[in-house]
Amino acid sequence: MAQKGSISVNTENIFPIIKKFLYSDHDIFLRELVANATDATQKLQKLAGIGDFKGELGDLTIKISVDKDKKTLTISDKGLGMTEAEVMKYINQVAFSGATEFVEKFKDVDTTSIIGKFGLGFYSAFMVAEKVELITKSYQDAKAVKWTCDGSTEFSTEEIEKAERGTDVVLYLNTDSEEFLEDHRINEILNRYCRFMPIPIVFGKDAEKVKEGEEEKTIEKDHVINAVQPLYTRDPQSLKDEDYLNFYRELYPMAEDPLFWIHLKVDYPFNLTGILYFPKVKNDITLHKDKIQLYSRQVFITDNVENIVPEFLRLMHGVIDSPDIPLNVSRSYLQSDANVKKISNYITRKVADRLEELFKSDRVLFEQKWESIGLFVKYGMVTDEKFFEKAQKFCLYETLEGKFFTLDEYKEKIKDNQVDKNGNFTLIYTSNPAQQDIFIRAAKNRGLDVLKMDSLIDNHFISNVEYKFEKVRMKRVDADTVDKLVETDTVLDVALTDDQKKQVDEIFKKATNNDKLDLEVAAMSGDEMPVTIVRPEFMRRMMEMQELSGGNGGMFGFNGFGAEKVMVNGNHPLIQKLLTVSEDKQTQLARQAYDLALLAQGMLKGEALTGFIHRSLEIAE
Ligand SMILES: Nc1ncnc2c1ncn2[C@@H]1O[C@H](COP(=O)(O)OP(=O)(O)OP(=O)(O)O)[C@@H](O)[C@H]1O
Repeated sequence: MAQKGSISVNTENIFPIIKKFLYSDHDIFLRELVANATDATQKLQKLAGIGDFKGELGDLTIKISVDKDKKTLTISDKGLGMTEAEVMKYINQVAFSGATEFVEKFKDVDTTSIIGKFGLGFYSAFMVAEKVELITKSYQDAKAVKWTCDGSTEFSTEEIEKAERGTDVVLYLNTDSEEFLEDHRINEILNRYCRFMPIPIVFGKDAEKVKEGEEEKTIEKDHVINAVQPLYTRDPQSLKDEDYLNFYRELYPMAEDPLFWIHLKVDYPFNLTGILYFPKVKNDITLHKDKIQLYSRQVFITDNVENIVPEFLRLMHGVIDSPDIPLNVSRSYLQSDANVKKISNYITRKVADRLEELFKSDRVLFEQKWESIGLFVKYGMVTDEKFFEKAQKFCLYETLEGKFFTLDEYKEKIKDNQVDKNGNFTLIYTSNPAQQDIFIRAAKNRGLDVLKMDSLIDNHFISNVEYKFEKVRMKRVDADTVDKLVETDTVLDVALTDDQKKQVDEIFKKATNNDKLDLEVAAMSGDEMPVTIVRPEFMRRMMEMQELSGGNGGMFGFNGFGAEKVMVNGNHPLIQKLLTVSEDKQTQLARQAYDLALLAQGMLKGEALTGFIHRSLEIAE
């Protein structure tokens, strides 16, 4: 029975609103329509499964086609179709109420903040079409029906002939949307949103060479867009390493192979599947960030998983699929959603368990990969309390010799030499082995062990270690003179009287032309440098924190190099000699000794460096 009517609307002109509404993301109309086609096909499969549909299922492929002359784009499925009554109900009422609700709910919201911009459904077709026809034939014994709507609130239906069961949605594209007649655009959208949908989708043709006897012929085959059973939906028991690697290469064609992966599968209390990969992480963390793709029932939603996956795991790559993540809410809401919290905790736990398992089962391999793994682990320990608890068991500390220890193992190693007078384990580290070489050698000569802490995250990690573990102190190798790196009660004597110390202080201030020089004439061993520039740990960290937060150290009055202190070795022969030579010679020697200390810290630059070179030549003559 042919019908005309108007869709009952509260808001008169919903279509213009819809059209304008998702302006930035028109592409999703195709995802919505293909998802509807997929649903309709799966519903039919289910009906067949329980015996309610007894006919032939036949080829269930969803076909997308373009007619450039008529300017139409058609999505055809062989799903369960609709009777006329169902069209009235599902298209005019259900779909419409969905669209109205959507617009109502989000009219004041910035749409970019809505994950996946889900929920507009069938009516998203009107974002790109001036007229939509839906031609459908139900699997039940009923006439086929054509529903037409031109983007106003008026629609019409009529009975028509349709040979096959299923639904064709024909979009008459508006002039602004003719880009969707281009094959590459359609391919691009299908590849992005539909590559893992569970029913085969074809668009366009592929040329394939086949042998027929002696002859080679080229035949055209339908181009299938999707893998209907993507790897993450399959049983992990049936998969080999090569399968996981191939899946990764498909997802990230340009990336190096990952280090290892975790296959996630959980049905209760929420549903989630996926594979997360640990990529090889080089120092530039941002390059690796936000590559995880989020799906809902194999439909791509977004690759921005902020607030769903814990911050530090956003370095991982891979796919997560969960129908239980609320998609049409704003991001700030996500944070407080109970399901999302559970999901996030679950992922954290799984990652920690997997790392622990690797650590226990193959420590050698774990150590080999520590450069990359370490970044995740430390990032995780710094930002996530729960992860910290688990990760301390397998977090490794690497010595300069390339040996790896857990904290407990390391404490055992240094317990004789590096426990200070207050019972604190002093962990000495270098953030730049080449630049701090002279300090490292001095430490080693004293039998001290030096850790390598030169990754991006180490600054934060170091503070975290001290904060979380009692009786553990971290000191950079240039934080003090070597005798004082581990604080003891032993006091060395200085060979100078107080007066002489004062004199030395004045000589240096004069030689460096700097009244404010922070200088201490200290008791050090005779075999240490005459002058050493140290950077006290606390002040240096404060300054680094300020730098990180964009300040220039102003409030502490630091210069470009940071908080430093000049330690003059009162027991060094050169310093003692200073007091016995002429004033000119004093200035020359003091300046030279000071510049050597600057040089050892990589701080001698520009004019000062040139001056030093000239002076060295003079002394040599
Ligand atoms: N290709 C199709 N074949 C059969 N029924 C369909 C088809 N497309 C839409 N429908 C019917 O129309 C209804 C409304 O579709 P619409 O896309 O607006 O919402 P939805 O699919 O229910 O939800 P969502 O907002 O998640 O897309 C569907 O629930 C379905 O019953």
